[in-house]
Amino acid sequence: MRASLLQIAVDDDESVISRRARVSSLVREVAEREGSGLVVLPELWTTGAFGYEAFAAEAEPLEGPTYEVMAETARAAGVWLHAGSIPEAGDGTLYNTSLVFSPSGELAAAYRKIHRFGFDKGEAVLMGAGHELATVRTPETVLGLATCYDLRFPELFRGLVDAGAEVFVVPAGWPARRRAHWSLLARARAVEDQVYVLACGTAGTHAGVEQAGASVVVDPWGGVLAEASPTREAVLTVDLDLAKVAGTREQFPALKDRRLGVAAPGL
Ligand SMILES: NC(=O)CC(=O)C(=O)O
Repeated sequence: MRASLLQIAVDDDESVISRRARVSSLVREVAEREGSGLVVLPELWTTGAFGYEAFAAEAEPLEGPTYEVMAETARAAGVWLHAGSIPEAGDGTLYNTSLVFSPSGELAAAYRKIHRFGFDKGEAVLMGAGHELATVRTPETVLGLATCYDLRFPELFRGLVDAGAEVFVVPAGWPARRRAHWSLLARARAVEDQVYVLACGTAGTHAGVEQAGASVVVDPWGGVLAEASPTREAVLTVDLDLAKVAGTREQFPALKDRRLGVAAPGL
């Protein structure tokens, strides 16, 4: 399976409408030029992840303008499109919701970010938490969905592995000051779960926060297959040999040694 990650620049000087149109063209251009079967966009790329006060004004219903444009983009390009996430206005609460479309433009999954970032401010207070894991079965594999801060919570990814995921897709708007954590966590999730990790971040500066860039593709042995510029918009295209997931698990069957029933004394 050939996958392309589009590391989008989210600088403040571009409007949501213009960025949406630009990214739609870019997805189609990349899919055609690279022959990708899966294209991945980052977290909150229409608005930028750090302009928290703008989220309420820029939130859309699930089937709002970004949904419509991205569904049509997936259909026109004939690709599986992980369209990153949008600020979703749903049932009186905002959610950070990722959308995945099939090559016919059907919604394959909507995943509401489970772990909200910011401790007692920002996303953590402005947005609601998702409660359900999400996977997408394609003809080649099973994708497991997570978003940005979720990357710090290994139990979420174990849940995805138990649900059959072989490729974790993690859109993010990660800040540059914690870039070292980003790459390390992406590799850690790949090694411990013996999967591919496609971690697609943003570039540029949004709401005063310099973005980490450095989108990365990691193989099931923890090897970095490709890594993007830390500062610029970029396209990363990789061929995933999906047999390597089962191969790695057979060669080094650590997942079989899990001890799920073990508790601390007194519990
Ligand atoms: N922005 C996020 O969701 C996560 C983040 O910044 C982190 O360091 O974790």
